[in-house]
Amino acid sequence: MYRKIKYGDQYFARTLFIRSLLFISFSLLLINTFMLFLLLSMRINLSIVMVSIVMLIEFAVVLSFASHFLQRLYTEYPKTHDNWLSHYIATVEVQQILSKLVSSKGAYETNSDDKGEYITYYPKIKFKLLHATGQLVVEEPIDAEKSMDFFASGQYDKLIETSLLADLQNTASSKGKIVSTFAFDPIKFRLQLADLAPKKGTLNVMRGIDWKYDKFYNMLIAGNVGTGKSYTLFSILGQLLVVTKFVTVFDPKKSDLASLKYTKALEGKVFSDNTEINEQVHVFYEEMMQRAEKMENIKKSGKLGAYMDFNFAPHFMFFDEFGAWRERNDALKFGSPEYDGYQTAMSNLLEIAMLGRELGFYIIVGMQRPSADSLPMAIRNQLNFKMVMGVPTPEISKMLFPDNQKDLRALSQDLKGWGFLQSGNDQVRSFFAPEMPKGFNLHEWIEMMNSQRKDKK
Ligand SMILES: Nc1ncnc2c1ncn2[C@@H]1O[C@H](COP(=O)(O)OP(=O)(O)OP(=O)(O)O)[C@@H](O)[C@H]1O
Repeated sequence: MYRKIKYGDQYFARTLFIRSLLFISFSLLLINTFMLFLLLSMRINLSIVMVSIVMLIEFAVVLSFASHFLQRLYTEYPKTHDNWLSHYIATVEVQQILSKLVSSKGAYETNSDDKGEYITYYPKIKFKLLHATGQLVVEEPIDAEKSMDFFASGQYDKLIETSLLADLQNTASSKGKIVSTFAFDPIKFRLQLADLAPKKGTLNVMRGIDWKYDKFYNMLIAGNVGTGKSYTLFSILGQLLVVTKFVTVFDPKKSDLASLKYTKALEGKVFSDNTEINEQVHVFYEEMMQRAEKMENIKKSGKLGAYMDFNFAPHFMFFDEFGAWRERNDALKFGSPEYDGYQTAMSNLLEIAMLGRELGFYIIVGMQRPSADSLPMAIRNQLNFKMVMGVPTPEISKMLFPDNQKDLRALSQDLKGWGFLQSGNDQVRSFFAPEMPKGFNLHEWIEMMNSQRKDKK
């Protein structure tokens, strides 16, 4: 059910708070008066001064406890509970903020006469909170009034995103109104490992957010130690194995990914040694060039299409700790065979990043800090699905999301595995990576996902 927003709603939470305190005071007064009459009727001798002092102390104690309790209830309860009361308080809060945003930006009309100022027009906004899905739906008027631009230009939606820490998911226009849907509670969109259902062309990140690798080719995932980068990478890797057997993993730091060479699914496809990585980048590149040739031959007959139209499978290069690999290679002796191998690998990588899309050869780069000296701009510009785990520093935010206007704030203090992402030029959105259950075993999971692939050869 939609609720309407009024001018007075901007004080709604405060009014409720004051009313609750008034109700408590009034109840106290009634109880005390009743008690007083009871005692008097029992003919107990009481001094008026004593009774007044006791009543005053009682009032002060109960009111200070009550205001503290109510304060906590309004600020903390909806965050940690999921029941009708928390939903009610959250609705009150949203109602207040939606109204405040209109008032503070002056998106209403007033007039004045000798009695003072009065409102002549207040926009007819309606909203509903869908607690089950964690969404907020707001109906905004496009009614030819002066404030219409405020809604039509998306300014109101932007303010909602900032003030409610919500993500705009979609906007639909119909006659006289815009209906915007926001995700206001990203944890509700979190997937469990068992929910992941990758398909050709689509890997899942969160409910409503997929990595469509054929469209937003090449991925970058950045994040500091301990923010959940590795776990997020695992969730992507497992899904890749459901759609293709052509996955090559590089882990120059020999962390958890390196141990995957002991799995059947990735036997002979995981590399940590510097020279091996450089050689394998070249192998990947050569395979891409062979496909380019095959596709050119097919296209000679006038056929059109991309790699999947000719039944080719996608190939993925999964490159974690890219920065560490570059640092190690940059320290090599200039002109040595190893250094030449590195130079070849770098130029191959650039070509893969640029040409791979049509041919179905993709790169997934994981690194802590994607600065220009760790990741050349020419490659970074070809990474179309960008994720950062945790709150990025302003510097990293500028590198990854140069056009972003949104305030990127922490999604949780206790939970790990959340961050921000951008698909192509879409809006930057907050997300929770798929949740790994307690006792998660990487090898077992990778084998299980691999066994789900149709062609297991
Ligand atoms: N998606 C998730 N599901 C469940 N727990 C998670 C998730 N992501 C992170 N965690 C928790 O946070 C911890 C750190 O995550 P992770 O190892 O992925 O961080 P990292 O950024 O890769 O750091 P490091 O470089 O030290 O590995 C994990 O051990 C795990 O307990």
